[in-house]
Amino acid sequence: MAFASSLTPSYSLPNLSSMPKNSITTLNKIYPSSLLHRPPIFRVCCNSQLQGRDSSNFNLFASVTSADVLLDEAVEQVKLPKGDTWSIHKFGGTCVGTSERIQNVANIVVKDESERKLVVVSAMSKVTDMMYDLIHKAQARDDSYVTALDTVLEKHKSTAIDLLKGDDLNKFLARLHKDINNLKAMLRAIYIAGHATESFSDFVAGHGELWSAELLSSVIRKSGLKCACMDTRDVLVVNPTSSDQVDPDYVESGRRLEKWYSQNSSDIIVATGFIASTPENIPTTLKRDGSDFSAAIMGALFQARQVTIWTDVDGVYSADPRKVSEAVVLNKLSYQEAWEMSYFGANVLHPRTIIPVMKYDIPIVIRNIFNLSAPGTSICRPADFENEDGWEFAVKGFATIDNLALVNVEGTGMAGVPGTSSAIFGAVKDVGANVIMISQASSEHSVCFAVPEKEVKAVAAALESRFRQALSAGRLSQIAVIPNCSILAAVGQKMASTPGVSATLFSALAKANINIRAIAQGCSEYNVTVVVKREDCVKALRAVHSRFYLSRTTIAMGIIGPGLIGGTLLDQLKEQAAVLKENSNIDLRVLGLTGSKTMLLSDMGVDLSTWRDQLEEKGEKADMEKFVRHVHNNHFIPNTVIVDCTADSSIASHYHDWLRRGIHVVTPNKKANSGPLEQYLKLRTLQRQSYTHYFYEGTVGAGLPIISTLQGLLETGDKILRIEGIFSGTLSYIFNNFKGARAFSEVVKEAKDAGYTEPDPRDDLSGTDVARKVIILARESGLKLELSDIPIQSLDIASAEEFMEQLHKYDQDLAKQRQEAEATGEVLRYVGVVDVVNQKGTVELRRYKKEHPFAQLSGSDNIIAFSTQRYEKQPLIVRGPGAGAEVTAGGVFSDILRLASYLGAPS
Ligand SMILES: NC(=O)C1=CN([C@@H]2O[C@H](COP(=O)(O)OP(=O)(O)OC[C@H]3O[C@@H](n4cnc5c(N)ncnc54)[C@H](OP(=O)(O)O)[C@@H]3O)[C@@H](O)[C@H]2O)C=CC1
Ligand SMILES: N[C@@H](CC=O)C(=O)O
Ligand code: NA
Repeated sequence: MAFASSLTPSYSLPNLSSMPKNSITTLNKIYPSSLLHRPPIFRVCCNSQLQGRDSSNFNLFASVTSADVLLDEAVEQVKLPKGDTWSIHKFGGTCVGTSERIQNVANIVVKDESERKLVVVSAMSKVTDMMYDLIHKAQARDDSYVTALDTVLEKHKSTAIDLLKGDDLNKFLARLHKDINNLKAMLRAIYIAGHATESFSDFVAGHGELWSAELLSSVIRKSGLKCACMDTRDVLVVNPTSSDQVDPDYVESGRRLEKWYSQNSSDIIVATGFIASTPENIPTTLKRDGSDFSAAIMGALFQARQVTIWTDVDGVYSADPRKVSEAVVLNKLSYQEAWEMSYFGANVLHPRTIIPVMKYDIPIVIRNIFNLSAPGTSICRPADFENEDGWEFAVKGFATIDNLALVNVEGTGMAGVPGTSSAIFGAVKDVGANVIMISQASSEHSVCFAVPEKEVKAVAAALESRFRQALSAGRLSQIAVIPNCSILAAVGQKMASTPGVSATLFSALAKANINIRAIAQGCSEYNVTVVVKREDCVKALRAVHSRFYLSRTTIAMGIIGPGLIGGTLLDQLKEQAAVLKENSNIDLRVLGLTGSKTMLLSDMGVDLSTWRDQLEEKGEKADMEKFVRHVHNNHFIPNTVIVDCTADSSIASHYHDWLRRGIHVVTPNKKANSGPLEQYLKLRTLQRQSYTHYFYEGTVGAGLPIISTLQGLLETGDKILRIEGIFSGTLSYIFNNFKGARAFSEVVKEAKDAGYTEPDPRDDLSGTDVARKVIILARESGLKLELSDIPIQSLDIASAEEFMEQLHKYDQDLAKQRQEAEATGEVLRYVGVVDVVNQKGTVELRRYKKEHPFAQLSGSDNIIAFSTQRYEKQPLIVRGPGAGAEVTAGGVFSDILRLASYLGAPS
């Protein structure tokens, strides 16, 4: 099995034997026991999970595992009111960016009903950058640092004036002025020296947190509550390990916290985020995402009930909402899932932030300060949501990484040769490239891996040079580079134990016609990774996201022919769209509609209440290729259907190409299925071989279930003997109403006005329309007939209009035929027959006794009798209106919903 990992050898894996005695027990607390059954594999898992684009994570992780023991010790030693009583909040810079926002934060803290609260606060937004800018200016001997410092002073002064009064205000301003004077002196020293050490910079920068913490605690005190303000440099002790990493000294921090608390005991504490001290009491910071880390460390030391990280988004999304408009906020995530999502660039916490709280199963809740009604995302231990079953809970989110290239090293000489992988990845390491994913089939004939596109040239060159001899000896057949790739990853802790997740994932991709270049499943099994073409990536993301019910089953629709049937369909869609979305998770979006002259395109979906006006006012020149491209290549919607509501053969000739491109086709147009046999067979063969659907119920009997009934009989093994019936709504209407003194031409006009006729009514009256239906059913039953095999009467009239004008010419002849029939107690009926036994089809005007079922019809009724092996003595009969706008559009609509259910909509 392939595995998702980058074994970039520059990482030193922690040595098991040198770890403290109780490390494995400790690891057990961090990782699910299932992972620890095989500790050596677990080590690879850590690597695959944590490194990659952010390769520093692994080292961080390795160091924290040993620090972990010390955290236990610290927690044990610290004598504080602990446990469920404490609730930790962290507010980032934007949360305290203005005086109103600081007041809002104070209100949130006051409203929290926890017995004890510790609030970690960042500097007001932009202040940390302003502070570092002061240092850069001073270092560069740029005098403007003086005015820049004044801006910092003014910002805090005006905020304080807005928020505080009297003694509180005076106290804060006195401190602010004192700090600013000190900073002035320090910056002057930096200006003279032309240099600032890191600790000097950190000391200057940390003032932002000190002021915001002072401000917030004063505002909280205004409401009459006791609130202490903690300068975390007095408490948090860390050892900087690299330019963006620190290791907390938990034991020393615990000791100092205990001492601080004994002198400042309070049920509400506002603490500075981001800043800390070294063991030598030199000011430092917690580096990237430092305030989150401060909150997590405090959460662990206080053994808090919960750590809430306040931010400006509703929580962790199931996919990047900029790419998937239907992405949803996840309710719960396990720590590991949060980790995976953050690796793939989701806006989740940095892994190190999670470690201290995860150790004690303390939930982290991510909430939006600007939307208090949103419950946020809770990152917690998996046991807290273990009862949620089903694969839709197994996958939590999807993420993508772009700008990758695949490298495929292939050759028969690789199988069973130890050291091949080592040689390959050794060469990759030598050029400093970062391997993001590896996949090797167990036949060992090829290894394929993904690297950033910008590194692939060097990687290929290094491999060619390293394997020159093997290539020339033919032991390796190729080192191939596949550029323009992207990774799509599905993340979820329960994927490992839920059968069918991969199948669902892959079938969603297949249905969206997306080709998978490589697959990897991490042995952590928290993610399944596939490599796809870059241009397919967003479409793939949307397809899988939609498939896992994280968004609705969404279908992009292109409607060709907004005439009688197409227009009625659009109106029916308008009426039903909201109900379908709400009740069945089906989201139908008409991205385009086109007639023969004009078309209307929309990115998000045409407003169906005004489509007629829009087509008239905003319609552009019809262009079929552009239309199809727009509807299909929108990248927003995973499925596309084209609904052909014309009667045009040239439109029907596109179906093959559309199906080939993964576009589903639904139509009431009879031209494709009754056109040239060869083209028909090609189309149906493609349909059977692909995952793309072609539905055409409307072609016979309009909305009546004729095609589906026949297919049902055939698929269940019944043998069709004969299909006989009245297939023309128009002719049925005419003969049902051609009575008494009425003229034939008058009744035909009525049928046309009622919307029963074809766009060209000659097709109906000549019997061609019936012949087409006979051909469609005959072919469906396995007969290889051409339309020309069915003799019909041809009419020698130039245009449909002319035909309608000259209809009265037929009055006399038809009146005579009718009278002859009536004289013998019979009626005239136009019938079609599929004689499967004798392999032929016929259409003709026949006489039936008045008692015959075919003589009992009314309106535009069709009646179709299936004689089969199972229904031999009494045929299976389907009867009902077989033409008309509403019933036909309804039949087409029902095919669209059948497609939606094939695509995964709930039944
Ligand atoms: N009426 C009924 O009861 C039933 C009808 N059907 C079938 O439904 C289909 C539609 O019938 P109906 O709605 O009555 O016909 P209409 O004549 O009312 O509508 C046809 C539509 O197709 C458009 N069209 C024609 N040629 C093209 C082309 N080359 N490219 C783009 N658009 C084109 C026309 O646009 P424009 O006006 O711009 O040319 C018009 O909007 C037919 O195939 C018919 O057999 C099936 C069962 C029952
Ligand atoms: N014109 C047709 C419409 C349905 O296919 C008919 O009259 O039956
Ligand atoms: Na039908």
